[in-house]
Amino acid sequence: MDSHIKSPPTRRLSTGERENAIDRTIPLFPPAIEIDEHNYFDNNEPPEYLEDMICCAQEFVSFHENNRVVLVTSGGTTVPLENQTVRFIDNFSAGTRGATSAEYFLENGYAVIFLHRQFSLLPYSRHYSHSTNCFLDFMEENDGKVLVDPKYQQEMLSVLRKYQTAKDNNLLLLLPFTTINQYLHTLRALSVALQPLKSRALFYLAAAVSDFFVPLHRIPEHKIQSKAGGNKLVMNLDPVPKFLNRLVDKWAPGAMIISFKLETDSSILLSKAKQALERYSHQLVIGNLLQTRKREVVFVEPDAPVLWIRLTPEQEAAGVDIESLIIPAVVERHSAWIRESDNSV
Ligand SMILES: CC(C)(COP(=O)(O)O)[C@@H](O)C(=O)NCCC(=O)N[C@@H](CSSC[C@H](N)C(=O)O)C(=O)O
Repeated sequence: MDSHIKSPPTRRLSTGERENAIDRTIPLFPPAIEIDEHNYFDNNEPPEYLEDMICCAQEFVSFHENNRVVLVTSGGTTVPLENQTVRFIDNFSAGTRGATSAEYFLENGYAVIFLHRQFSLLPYSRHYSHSTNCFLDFMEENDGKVLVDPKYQQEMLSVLRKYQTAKDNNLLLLLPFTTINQYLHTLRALSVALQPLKSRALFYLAAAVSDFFVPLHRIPEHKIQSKAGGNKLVMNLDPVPKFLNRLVDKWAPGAMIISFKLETDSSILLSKAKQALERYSHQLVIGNLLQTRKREVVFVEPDAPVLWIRLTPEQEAAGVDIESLIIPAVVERHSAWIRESDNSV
């Protein structure tokens, strides 16, 4: 057996077959009605760990009371179909955008609260994860010891030093979520914890957030049974409350808020991003297409022309992170936001 048989190149396995897609432009689906925040939070309990988690966040915020702190959300939220969850609806996100952005915020002097989908990519360790770029491929045995292959020393040393600097200076707080309910309760509680920072707080909402969910009072306790001979599973999902306008209007007064708009149809990306900005009146929507998200994004902001940020073919070939272009542009806007807020006091 040839031990050098290569595994096939990693490719995204979750691409659908275009010809099988249904056309959702046909109005077969009634528009979801919006349920309000109180109705949601009053009827869907917070995670039991929330208080402890918020204590850590409050300590982190007071430690950084004179710094800029960014809350980066990353990864996809799940919608459990059973309380003893066997099946769930997931939102696509590997966590690359959030984890990479967090590294560049740290390099730009921010303290980072990283609210992430549990087991999704993390800042720094994303370079050598268990699957892509497996860390074991960078090691070798020598005289009974495990060593880093000399070819990768410099690169790994650079990542290790940045990771240790962030840890040693208490600059990175990692907080996990899995379900949409955990995400919403944690986001609301963290927003309140960040209020003392006023304009120096920045929200960078890169998580892929569910739009529909099964409310607690309708979720079955145990695994849904499939009967011999087959039975349909008809799901009745409620819309997730439009939490973004609560964040802007109430939870995070004074903070700068950036959301991401994810589309797969390029013909609606700009209009949907502009619609989100008009609907929530926050400061910036970063639009991106699933297919090209690693090489281009578009900034949609009030009173300014749209701004495309793209990697050149050379940058793409050299493995440049598009976040190395996105984050400085975000920092520039956050600096202006802080100046305007200070001048308006
Ligand atoms: C998820 C990705 C594409 C990154 O991918 P990975 O690098 O693989 O992690 C991210 O860039 C992104 O667009 N994130 C935002 C995706 C998203 O769900 N955005 C929501 C807006 S925020 S959720 C807000 C809620 N729907 C509401 O209206 O209140 C949307 O497009 O609708």
